[in-house]
Amino acid sequence: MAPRVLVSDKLSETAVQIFRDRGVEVDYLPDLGKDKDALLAAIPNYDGLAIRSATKVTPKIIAAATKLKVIGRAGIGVDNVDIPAATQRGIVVMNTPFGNAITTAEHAISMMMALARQIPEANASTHAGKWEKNRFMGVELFNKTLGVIGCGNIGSIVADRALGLKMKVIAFDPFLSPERAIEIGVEKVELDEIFRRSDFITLHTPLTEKTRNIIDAAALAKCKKGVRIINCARGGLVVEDALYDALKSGHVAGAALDVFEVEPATSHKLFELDNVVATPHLGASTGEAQENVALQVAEQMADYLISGAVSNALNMPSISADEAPRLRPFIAVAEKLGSFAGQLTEEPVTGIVIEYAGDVGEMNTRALTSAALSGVLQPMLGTVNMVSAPVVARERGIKVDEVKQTQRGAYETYIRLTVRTAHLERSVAGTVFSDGKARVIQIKGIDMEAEFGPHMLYVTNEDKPGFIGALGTILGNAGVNIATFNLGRRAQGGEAICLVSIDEAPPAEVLQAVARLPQVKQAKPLAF
Ligand SMILES: NC(=O)C1=CN([C@@H]2O[C@H](COP(=O)(O)OP(=O)(O)OC[C@H]3O[C@@H](n4cnc5c(N)ncnc54)[C@H](O)[C@@H]3O)[C@@H](O)[C@H]2O)C=CC1
Ligand SMILES: O=C(O)CCC(=O)C(=O)O
Repeated sequence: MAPRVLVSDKLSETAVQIFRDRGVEVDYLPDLGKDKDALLAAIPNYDGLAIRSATKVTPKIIAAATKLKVIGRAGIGVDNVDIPAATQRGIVVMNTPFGNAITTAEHAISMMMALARQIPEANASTHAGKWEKNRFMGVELFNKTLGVIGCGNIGSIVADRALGLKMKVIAFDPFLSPERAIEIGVEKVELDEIFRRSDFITLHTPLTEKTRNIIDAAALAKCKKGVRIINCARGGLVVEDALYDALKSGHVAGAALDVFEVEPATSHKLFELDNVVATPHLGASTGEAQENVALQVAEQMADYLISGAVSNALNMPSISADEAPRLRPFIAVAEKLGSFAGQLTEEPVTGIVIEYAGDVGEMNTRALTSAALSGVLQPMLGTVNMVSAPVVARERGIKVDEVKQTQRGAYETYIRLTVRTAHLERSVAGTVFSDGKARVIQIKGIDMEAEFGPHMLYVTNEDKPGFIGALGTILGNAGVNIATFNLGRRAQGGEAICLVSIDEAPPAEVLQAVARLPQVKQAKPLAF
């Protein structure tokens, strides 16, 4: 029986045609995604779901999607899809990186210009028959400083266009290497400098736990009086109440918003203000971008449904059916080791070395390396996947080396991942045990044997008496249950590492209390 796909958001008809040409049955119901109950009732009938941003793929929808094999997002951001829930149900989630990047960057530039010259207000006034020549006094962009927060695909295109307008462009992006910054022509700065120096600030990051509320009241207070803010990335990056207050007080001269904390944003106090330009999430809305993403999503979904080939999946490696069973647990180790190192790294990564010892070196190490890179980049980039990770790493000037060697030491086969930054080098090794589970076997050259847990606490400390008891007491007093507890040390009384698997994410006060213990050098939460 032919696979059946539901297109539940407005998508170019190109997608429908491609599905049909490839032998996939397709129902094009572009308004269905907005009606949660109708979607819930329909979803059990489909093998594939093609969406844009209006359809919210919640755990409830996923639970009802008993046949669903693939969700295809015709666009970049996948924050409208519950990826962990989809993964748990074995549903592949794909996106189409790059296809709408130019269009979205052009929208951000349009919004900046509209803001600088109050074009929407002036247009409305002129249409109303007024001729308010003295009411609308603009600002030039020439020689002004544009602060770009998030300098990936879209941010770097925005920077390029702004440089063409003879603006000075400064960028904050922890993953932007100095070499890439020079190549793009931007000055790489810290976030506070963006706030302090920018005349215009434009956001181009995904919405992650690190970027949520990145522009809040404190950030706005650091900005120059008269700053203008443009957000064509995601609602939730800017705290809307704080922005409203700063616009009212005149500290912020204007804001141009394509995205909102709650969408559709049909009524909002920000809409009361003349100095707010708003569009209804139109960043990707050009014929060109929509053709690109529709074509790509339909090809990718049809490939998967017909032949099992996977590309641009956010939650699954690209591997053939034959090698899958043996490779999958090592893919999981590689990704977890990468994620371990990525979560601990707070400055630009310059190099990654992945060492394959023993049998694992005979496997599809390209897929394993992609998984490891995706693990390192995920904590920062959110939407990076195994397919895009090598390209993203290359674009960011990260040197990637694969080393294969015969087995040495106590384990038959293992993977060691080393991440280098300008100031430090951190390595972590792991393997798969006969139970199929991934284990960490070494951190920074210190041996240990720990399972990965969903929530972990990583502590570096001095090997001195009293530490374990004090740590246990802090966790116990806070009601945080310990699942597993692992220790390793370089030498008696020397550098030590403690890796604790706990049943929930550690509250901030617990982390602070652990960090204050006299033996502790560093305490970080990890999530897998
Ligand atoms: N308005 C619209 O219609 C559209 C909005 N978007 C949004 O734009 C976002 C960016 O898209 P791309 O440029 O393609 O993604 P990208 O992954 O190429 O770039 C995102 C950049 O943000 C950086 N970043 C991550 N965490 C950061 C942090 N804490 N501070 C500063 N920078 C950080 C990353 O290092 C990366 O370079 C998407 O995630 C999506 O949410 C994308 C397309 C259309
Ligand atoms: O599909 C759309 O119109 C929105 C695009 C978007 O936000 C994205 O690609 O992340």
